[in-house]
Amino acid sequence: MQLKNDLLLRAALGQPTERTPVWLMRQAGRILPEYRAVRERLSGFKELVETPELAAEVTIQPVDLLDVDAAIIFSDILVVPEAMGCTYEMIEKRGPLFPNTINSAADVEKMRVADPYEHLNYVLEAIKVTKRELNGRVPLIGFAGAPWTIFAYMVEGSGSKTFSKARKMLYEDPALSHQLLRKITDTTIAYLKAQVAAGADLIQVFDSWAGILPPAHYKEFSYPYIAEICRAITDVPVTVFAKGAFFSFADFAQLDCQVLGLDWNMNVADARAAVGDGKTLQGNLDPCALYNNFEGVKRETIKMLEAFGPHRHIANLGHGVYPDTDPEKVKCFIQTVKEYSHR
Ligand SMILES: Cc1c2[nH]c(c1CCC(=O)O)Cc1[nH]c(c(CCC(=O)O)c1C)Cc1[nH]c(c(CCC(=O)O)c1C)Cc1[nH]c(c(C)c1CCC(=O)O)C2
Repeated sequence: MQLKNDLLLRAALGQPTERTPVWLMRQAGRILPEYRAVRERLSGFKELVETPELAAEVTIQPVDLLDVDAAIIFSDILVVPEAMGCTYEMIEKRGPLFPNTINSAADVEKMRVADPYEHLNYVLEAIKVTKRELNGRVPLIGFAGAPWTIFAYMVEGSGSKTFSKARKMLYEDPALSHQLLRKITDTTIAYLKAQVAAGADLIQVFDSWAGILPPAHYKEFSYPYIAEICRAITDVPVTVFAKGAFFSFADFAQLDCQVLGLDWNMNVADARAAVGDGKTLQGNLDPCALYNNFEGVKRETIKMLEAFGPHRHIANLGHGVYPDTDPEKVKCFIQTVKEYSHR
């Protein structure tokens, strides 16, 4: 199927574009009243994630309502630990909770390398339904968490400011940590390949908890597994978004990926200098900039566009959009990118 709008893919590959493409991390979700309406009819978050027709519906909502240049499949990074045998609950207003965490060699032993067609088929179905319904309007982004971020949730058991239990395991038992990271990586590679086979046009890897590791641990326990994932995905562009990993940007230049995501703490010129011209950069407006008045949203968005320049940039926020953001401000961000970057 020929894409009618392929700006995202051309920008990812460093090809010329008429303007800068734009989408938002977490665009499918609570910012939209239309999402909350679907969600309220259901028993919970997981029912939405696990029902392909509904997941497809909320995936397409931001394309219809916000006019973004890409859709991202509605799912969660935590479907991977679940497929491996570590189930999660999504607690209303609090976030994820794993009733059974990974603490010992026996726990790691029990985790399986999941077959995506057996254990994650609902995501693959959601991708197929979404592709059919999008009918080529915009590319569809598939995703997974980076192995370190998934490890952090499996060991910690929930969100945390410090993830000190997960980080403690890296010191106490590095070999066991690598065993678990190995299983997560093997599961993730098979899962992402299956997403591409189902129709995903680009893959994004979220290392949301990159920034809590000391650089030496990042080099040992996160980077090599991300590098392996990048090498394994060959048919579509790959974006690596490692939040807080400014200390690793020189290494990221060596990754076999096309796009690097920047969070809002990153200086754009420094990132560009560290990675060179061979990669596209994505980001990085502070999500809080969207709490501004319309004038302020425009001003901050233009500043961001100026910082990146017109080539090899995909406009986005520096992390997911906050749930209480006014959708009209999100539209203002998107329209400003489209109008200002047009050439
Ligand atoms: C760390 C992480 C998670 N999930 C994800 C990450 C990586 C990105 C990041 O760093 O933000 C990724 C994710 N989660 C969700 C998407 C859907 C697609 C999209 O981006 O629009 C994506 C790409 C849906 C979701 N995932 C979740 C929601 C909210 C649940 C609801 O609808 O009630 C949505 C729409 C729940 C979730 N899922 C997770 C947490 C910590 C929470 C609770 C906090 C929160 O709500 O943001 C784990």
